[in-house]
Amino acid sequence: MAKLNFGGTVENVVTRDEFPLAKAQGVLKDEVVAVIGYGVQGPGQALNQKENGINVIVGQRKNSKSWDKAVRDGFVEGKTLFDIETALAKGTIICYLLSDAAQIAMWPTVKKHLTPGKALYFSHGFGITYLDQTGIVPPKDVDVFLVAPKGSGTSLRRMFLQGRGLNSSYAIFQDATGKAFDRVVALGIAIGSGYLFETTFKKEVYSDLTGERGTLMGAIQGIFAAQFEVLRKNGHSPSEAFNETVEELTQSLMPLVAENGMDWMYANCSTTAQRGALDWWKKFRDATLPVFNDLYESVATGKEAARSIESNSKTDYREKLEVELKELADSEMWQAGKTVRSLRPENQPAVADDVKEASKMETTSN
Ligand SMILES: NC(=O)C1=CN([C@@H]2O[C@H](COP(=O)(O)OP(=O)(O)OC[C@H]3O[C@@H](n4cnc5c(N)ncnc54)[C@H](O)[C@@H]3O)[C@@H](O)[C@H]2O)C=CC1
Ligand SMILES: CC(=O)[C@](C)(O)C(=O)O
Ligand SMILES: [Mg+2]
Ligand SMILES: [Mg+2]
Repeated sequence: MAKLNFGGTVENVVTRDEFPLAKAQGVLKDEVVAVIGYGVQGPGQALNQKENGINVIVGQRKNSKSWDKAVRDGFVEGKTLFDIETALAKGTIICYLLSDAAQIAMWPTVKKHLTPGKALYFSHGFGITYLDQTGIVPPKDVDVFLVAPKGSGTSLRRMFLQGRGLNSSYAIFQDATGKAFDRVVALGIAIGSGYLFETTFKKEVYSDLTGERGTLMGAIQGIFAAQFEVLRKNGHSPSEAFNETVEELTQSLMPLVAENGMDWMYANCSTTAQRGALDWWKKFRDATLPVFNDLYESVATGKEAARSIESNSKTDYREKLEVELKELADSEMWQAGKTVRSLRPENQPAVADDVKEASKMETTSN
């Protein structure tokens, strides 16, 4: 466990130096890790563990798209791929990676198979924290913990294949065996986390629900839409409005923020831009602070959890989500974005070498 200073506060983190993969493999060598659910997190976590030498099996509803995807990914029916209940019986660590709403319906089946000494693993603090709404109360004689990747399961897998890692938080809710810390950190390393920072189930879910409704997904779409609308209303073309709202951010400026922070990005822009941004960022902070306070209050009182459970427990929840996602995709802003993305050089059809050669000759002869 390393102690690092995060802006003046010292926190516990676990890096691959303190807990190398070999140690994680040793901790998990006698375990059967059953990944229940093969949606977004399931594939990333199961495949990364498999390639890290962990004895991992997948439990998924048969005759489903996710089942077919698990087969395509190399999991073999009857060997490493089972229906949910069979996987629950075989698993010594149950990774509960169904959707948060589905975890409620499946809980009575899962609970039956949580025999003494097993472990129940989540990637979100949702089910345990909002137990008054989910009914998820584990037996006292099992370990209960979480590893929450701070990003999409798709990115977890891509970054693993690139030899990189997505950061994750970890928390222990119940340590019945005395092995919960080693088990949870070993799993965090095995799924491909870059480093692990400590949290609690409640802190994880409150911050995660806030983040995904805020800067990570909800608020960012909101400010994109607002700026695009103002530019278009004042006569700017869709391509100019989209470039100035999204494309420049994702292609040029956000990578600079990721590289070395916001001040670094500012310092690599014009002094005209720096003056303006330093004048305006506090106005945007002040305008959005009340919204973020309302958001956090809605998360902390369980209203956001209730909304998610109510809508995502309906049989047609995916169709309903897809209708709203299509509205986003069909909006002028994201339609303009589709064309802008197609113009990126890497998306251009390969220009034939002889055409390139010809244009080069023209240039040199001019
Ligand atoms: N999506 C992500 O990248 C992240 C997800 N998480 C957490 O990981 C867990 C899994 O999330 P996702 O992979 O996004 O879940 P998901 O929404 O993709 O669903 C996972 C699986 O549950 C199955 N499922 C849905 N309803 C079902 C039902 N009624 N009965 C049986 N199976 C059902 C789906 O077929 C799918 O295979 C959740 O707790 C989530 O909060 C954490 C970090 C990021
Ligand atoms: C990808 C992630 O971290 C989210 C946004 O919290 C989620 O998918 O729930
Ligand atoms: Mg998240
Ligand atoms: Mg989330």
